[in-house]
Amino acid sequence: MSDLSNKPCDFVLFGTRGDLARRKLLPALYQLDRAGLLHESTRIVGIARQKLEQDEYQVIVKEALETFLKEPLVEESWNQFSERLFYYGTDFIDPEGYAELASHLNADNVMVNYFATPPSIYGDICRCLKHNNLIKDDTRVVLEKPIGSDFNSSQVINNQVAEFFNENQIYRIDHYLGKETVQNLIALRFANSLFASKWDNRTIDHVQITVAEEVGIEGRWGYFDEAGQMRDMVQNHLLQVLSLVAMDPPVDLKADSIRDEKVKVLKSLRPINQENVYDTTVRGQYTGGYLRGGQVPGYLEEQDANCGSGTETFVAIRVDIDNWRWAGVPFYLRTGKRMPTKHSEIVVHFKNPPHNLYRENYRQLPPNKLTIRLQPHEGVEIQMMNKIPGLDQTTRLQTTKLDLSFSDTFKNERIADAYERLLLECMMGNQALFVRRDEVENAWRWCDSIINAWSNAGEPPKNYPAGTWGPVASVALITRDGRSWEE
Ligand SMILES: NC(=O)C1=CN([C@@H]2O[C@H](COP(=O)(O)OP(=O)(O)OC[C@H]3O[C@@H](n4cnc5c(N)ncnc54)[C@H](OP(=O)(O)O)[C@@H]3O)[C@@H](O)[C@H]2O)C=CC1
Ligand SMILES: O=C1O[C@H](COP(=O)(O)O)[C@@H](O)[C@H](O)[C@H]1O
Repeated sequence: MSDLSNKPCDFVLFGTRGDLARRKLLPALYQLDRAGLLHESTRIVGIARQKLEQDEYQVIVKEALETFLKEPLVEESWNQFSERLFYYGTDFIDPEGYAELASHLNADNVMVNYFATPPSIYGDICRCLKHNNLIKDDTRVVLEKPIGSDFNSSQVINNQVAEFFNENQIYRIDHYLGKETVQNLIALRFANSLFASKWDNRTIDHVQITVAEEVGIEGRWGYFDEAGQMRDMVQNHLLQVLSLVAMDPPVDLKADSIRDEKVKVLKSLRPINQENVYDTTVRGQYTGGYLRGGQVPGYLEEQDANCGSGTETFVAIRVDIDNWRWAGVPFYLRTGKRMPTKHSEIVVHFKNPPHNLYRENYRQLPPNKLTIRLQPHEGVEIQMMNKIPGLDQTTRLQTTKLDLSFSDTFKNERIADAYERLLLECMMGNQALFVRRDEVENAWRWCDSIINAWSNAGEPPKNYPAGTWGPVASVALITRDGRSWEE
């Protein structure tokens, strides 16, 4: 562990009563404490609008843990965790409201401010912290996604925060970077010589990245209808995963070395605009359908829905990366809500061998495929051809799989939630799993061009019934290149 890791923190959780804090952040902090990963003097200071007594806050946190932990709350661990909890009530945008916050903090601790609030008030919170002399050189700020809704609005938010914090104090969350299998991508690529020399257009035919969600809008209509799947998932999670798959080897594992390489990929994405948007993208919206045997409503019938909405809940894109390594290798991205199952994976399709020795019996050999299963059933799988044992004169071949399932291979290891990893990293002061400002901006620039092309075209999204893999047009997107989606 680095020196920073040993420093105690005051983890100040703005929006502690909100959905994200209750569902993800407080359970993650509890798990870190249980695992002995929080410094003994680290404290958690929850902030929200209401005035609450400390014991009332403890009841609220306990209730959140009981509701959202995936396993029963352990009383002994709770007792230890609850000792770390403090509460402070104020309106976040009232500078005078922070007057007594300092008395809840330990001047020797590193202050980590987590903004689980609407991004529109990030700047105000920073200003209030400054007004109350609460920002020191080692103070950190953690920003939740989305950082804006386009390049310009992201600039506004980033500028507001940058007035008070340097880039090395800013931790922009993309929770996909905290997922065990996403981190394993780096290990898989750079700790195995097997892939190092095979990771380019000489050997790879194309790559598919699918993030299929079973959930719909889950009561978040107000937010989602403004965002759509492009801003909610592609601009951040899918482009982050794509960057890690496509980047060149970083010189080391330091935060900026990795982020420099990711930015180069984002800068190399071929622009999609009015001229090529129809050939390279499909946007869809779910209608009513069936999932797991039950009927589910369409997007326009969801709670709080505006029945005229043209927001997309599904996106498929053919992405071309215009650089030396990936020229001629398309990356097909696909993500949608209300798909048949929650299922995220990266599939790397290798080219066929240059010459088919088995052509008399096998007109075409199935290609080798490397599948990295992000969730669920995390693991890595390689599809290859093998001879079926036997004395036949004709060699019979069969597609077989080398299957490394994380839960079977690492039986005694618990797969931590992404937020546990990310909260730990920001308390340790390691920015490698956080998104740098230029990554956010380059991702927005590329997405803005697609969103503008869609908006200029003025076409509604194509329908797909809930419980299916998206609109028929998304199949056409890939089949016209002579390829097909993994299913
Ligand atoms: N929920 C999720 O799964 C995800 C959320 N995010 C992002 O995380 C952030 C928080 O989301 P979420 O938890 O869902 O939002 P919520 O609306 O559930 O929570 C936001 C919290 O901030 C508080 N708040 C807002 N303004 C003020 C203010 N002026 N003074 C004091 N308190 C204030 C709210 O208090 P009050 O209740 O009193 O209004 C509320 O408790 C957002 O940026 C969101 O986009 C990102 C990924 C996933
Ligand atoms: O950030 C978000 O991610 C979730 C999907 O996350 P996962 O870890 O369950 O794959 C998505 O449902 C949500 O709309 C989005 O805001």
